[in-house]
Amino acid sequence: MTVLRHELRVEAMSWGPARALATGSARLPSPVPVPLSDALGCRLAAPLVALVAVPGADVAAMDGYAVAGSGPWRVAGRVLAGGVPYDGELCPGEAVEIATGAPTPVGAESVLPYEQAQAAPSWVDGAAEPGRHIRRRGEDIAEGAVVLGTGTVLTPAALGLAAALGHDTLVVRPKPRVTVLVTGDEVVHEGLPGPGRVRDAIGPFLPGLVEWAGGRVAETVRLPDGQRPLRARLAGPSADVVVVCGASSIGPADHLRKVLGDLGADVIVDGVAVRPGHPQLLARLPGGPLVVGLPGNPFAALAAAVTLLAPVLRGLAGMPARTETSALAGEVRAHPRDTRLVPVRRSARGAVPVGHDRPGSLWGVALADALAVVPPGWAGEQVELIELPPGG
Ligand SMILES: Nc1nc2c(c(=O)[nH]1)N[C@H]1C(S)=C(S)[C@@H](COP(=O)(O)OP(=O)(O)OC[C@H]3O[C@@H](n4cnc5c(N)ncnc54)[C@H](O)[C@@H]3O)O[C@H]1N2
Ligand code: MOO
Repeated sequence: MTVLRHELRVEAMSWGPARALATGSARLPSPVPVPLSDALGCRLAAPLVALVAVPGADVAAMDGYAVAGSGPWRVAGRVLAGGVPYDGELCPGEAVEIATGAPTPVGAESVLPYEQAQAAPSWVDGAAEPGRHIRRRGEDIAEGAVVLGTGTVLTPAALGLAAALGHDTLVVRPKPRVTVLVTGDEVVHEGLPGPGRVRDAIGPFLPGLVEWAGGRVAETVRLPDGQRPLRARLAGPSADVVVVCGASSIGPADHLRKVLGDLGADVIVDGVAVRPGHPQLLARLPGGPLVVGLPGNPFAALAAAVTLLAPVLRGLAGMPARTETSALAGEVRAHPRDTRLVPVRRSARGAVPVGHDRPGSLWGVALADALAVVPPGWAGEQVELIELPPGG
């Protein structure tokens, strides 16, 4: 009889140290200039400085008449936003019809809105208030002002602000790019899974989770089981991080460790003492990209993504870790050796376990808004909460 020898599993690393190693393995990429259209969600790598003043000139804040001195005023011309500015100085007793945003003529003391004006064809009168309805150059933002500091996350509003201040590109920490490899001959990607088949439930959740952790999925590739396709993919040109879904355990179709060994990868974490999700892995390929191996069971994959992938991406994106603690309001049994990640919903009385938390099912995490981190031997103390990525 042939006795089959199975690879000996190394002792899984504790959850906290594994996450610390994941964070530490991230090498902050050099800042790069990117067009505004690609900068949403990135972090500024240099302060955002006003290249121009806002407003850029003294401009009308209302549609009406720019006036000098007291009324009635002779209407000497008309200025529209984007049109030709008034040529010359406004003398006392003169007015220029003006549109909101148009530069006020030299000598203008206020703008009389249409609503307060009694106008004849070439004369206008009304109760103008000195200084009113003119926005002075630099009144909102002075040229050269630092408006956002290094590290600010670029929101839609920040991009609009940058554009208003004259920027076409911004120097940012680029979002780490992620390639997702979904392995498994039994995995199908649309429709109803037939006998012996299972729908890919990991590929669909990774883009949102990666975005939440500061990265961007550049491509998702489906790979058949087998060492060769996996090796070819990992040996080729690569994103900053490659996520391999499935193939992380020690079964006959679980080739990740062997392939990483063949490629001379440096294995940083091999197995984490966490339930679910213990067969997970972090390695660095010789060229520098990191590989994160996620288990095939979908909730285990999500737990592993939160454990190793998220800290790696946050580290690469220069994003600080978020921490939150809470009481647990509900029945939870600690594992004797492993950290448990328990789907919960936060409430006024603490985090309430939602159940449905088997490794093969995402039902519990889909009901939850956070994962409670229950350490081995836990005896009812406050626990760390990891907020799950929100929708939208
Ligand atoms: N002898 C041992 N066997 C297993 C161990 C172990 O320690 N010793 N660990 C178990 C645990 S825990 C997990 S989790 C799985 C991890 O296995 P793999 O990462 O190698 O993944 P597969 O074997 O390919 O698949 C496991 C399971 O998940 C389904 N699957 C795979 N990919 C997907 C996907 N994209 N979407 C949905 N479901 C997927 C697959 O059909 C299997 O049912 O290993 C255990 N075994
Ligand atoms: O990672 Mo497995 O059960 O812990 O699904």
